[in-house]
Amino acid sequence: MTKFKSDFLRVLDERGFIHQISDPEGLDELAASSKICGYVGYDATATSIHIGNLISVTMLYWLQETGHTAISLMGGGTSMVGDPSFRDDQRKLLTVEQIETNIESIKKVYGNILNYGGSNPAIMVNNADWLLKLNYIEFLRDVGRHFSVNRMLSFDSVKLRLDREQSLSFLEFNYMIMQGYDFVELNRRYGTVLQMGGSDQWGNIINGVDLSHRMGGPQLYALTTPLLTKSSGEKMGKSASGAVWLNGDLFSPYDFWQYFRNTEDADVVKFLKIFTRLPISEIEKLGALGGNEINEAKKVLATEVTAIVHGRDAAIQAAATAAATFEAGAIDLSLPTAEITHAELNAGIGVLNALVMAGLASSNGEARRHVASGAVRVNDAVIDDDRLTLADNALLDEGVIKLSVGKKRHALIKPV
Ligand SMILES: Nc1ncnc2c1ncn2[C@@H]1O[C@H](COP(=O)(O)OP(=O)(O)OP(=O)(O)O)[C@@H](O)[C@H]1O
Ligand SMILES: N[C@@H](Cc1ccc(O)cc1)C(=O)O
Repeated sequence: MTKFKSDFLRVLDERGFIHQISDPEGLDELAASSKICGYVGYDATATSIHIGNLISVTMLYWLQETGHTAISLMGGGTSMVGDPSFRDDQRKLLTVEQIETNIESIKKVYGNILNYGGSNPAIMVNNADWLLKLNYIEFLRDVGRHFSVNRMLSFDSVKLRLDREQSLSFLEFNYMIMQGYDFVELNRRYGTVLQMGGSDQWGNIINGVDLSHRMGGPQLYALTTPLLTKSSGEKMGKSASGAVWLNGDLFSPYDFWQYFRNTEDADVVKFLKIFTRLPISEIEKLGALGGNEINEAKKVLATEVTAIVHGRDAAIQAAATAAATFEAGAIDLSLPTAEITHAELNAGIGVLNALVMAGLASSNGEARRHVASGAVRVNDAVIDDDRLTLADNALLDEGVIKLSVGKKRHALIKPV
């Protein structure tokens, strides 16, 4: 039984999204009695968001689904500064062009998860629209005077850097003022009263809540989600070969499906609640599956999340590819494929190089370690010689060479 009256907080609570809320009763009352507007901001630090960020996009989904207004904010302005929260070094400064390119690319995925049309449309904004126009002296006098440096220095998000006596530039120190100002500005423009984010965003969000008070504005609310880790302790969102991106050109729908299919047993229910939209009663049934049957729950998890991010067709295709690969042992031509020229293959290509090209290792060193550990197979045969050269005599009838690392990671090399 949850303690909340509003559908929105009840859903978030029963699905395990809530870490901290600034005034739970106040927010619950408001969301139970009126339509509220909430936002989450995303900086343009890469060309895609990853599954760590998907958690907060999913909170926006539930906000919209329970009848409220959801805003996704692209940090075109804040990305010019770089969030120092809980980082022990300064972020690389991005150029305006990089930020614009990243935002164009990042934006694509939100439309698959939130509905920007219909009768209760989600809204997409870019804080470059107001932050880049600010006049320095005017901003310092209107907004800067409400910030206490003493208090800013007390936030955990920057304390780490200060305690270690590592430099925190004045540029970075301004970040929490920018994010605080965004919240107040979104309140003015859209009546936004709620900002959500990962628990590392608490300080930045609370700055906005305080700023609104000090400027005589309305009561605003902060809600953060736990930073999800896998039961192994690894931060959710990273995989052995890097981040698990949501854009299909960086991380294929098949790899995405596989990532969730490989969920550790202890995480299955938690991830079903956070990442899928299945009713809790169904999730409980899946969670009760024991022994080998837990694998069925993992497949449901993988297919449901892939369907949300990449569409149902891509999810079904990924599940079918996996079934053909693991369950029937046949070659499935929709496995991730690296193309090379016939001339390159005729000349012979080293197996380490082939593993890197196929995305099964991030470097020759890593590929060599996979071979040494006996994990690498070429056309399903284990190989132990890392100097092996593959040429056209390795081609299967299907016109491809199949490479595998361990039982679950496969790719094809195809001459074109
Ligand atoms: N595992 C996670 N669980 C919950 N929220 C997350 C997770 N990873 C990232 N987020 C949220 O997404 C926000 C933006 O992600 P950001 O790109 O800064 O994360 P990151 O992957 O930790 O990147 P970096 O390593 O550059 O700090 C984070 O501030 C956090 O609120
Ligand atoms: N600081 C957030 C992004 C963000 C940017 C602007 C905001 O108004 C809100 C959030 C992050 O790093 O993830």
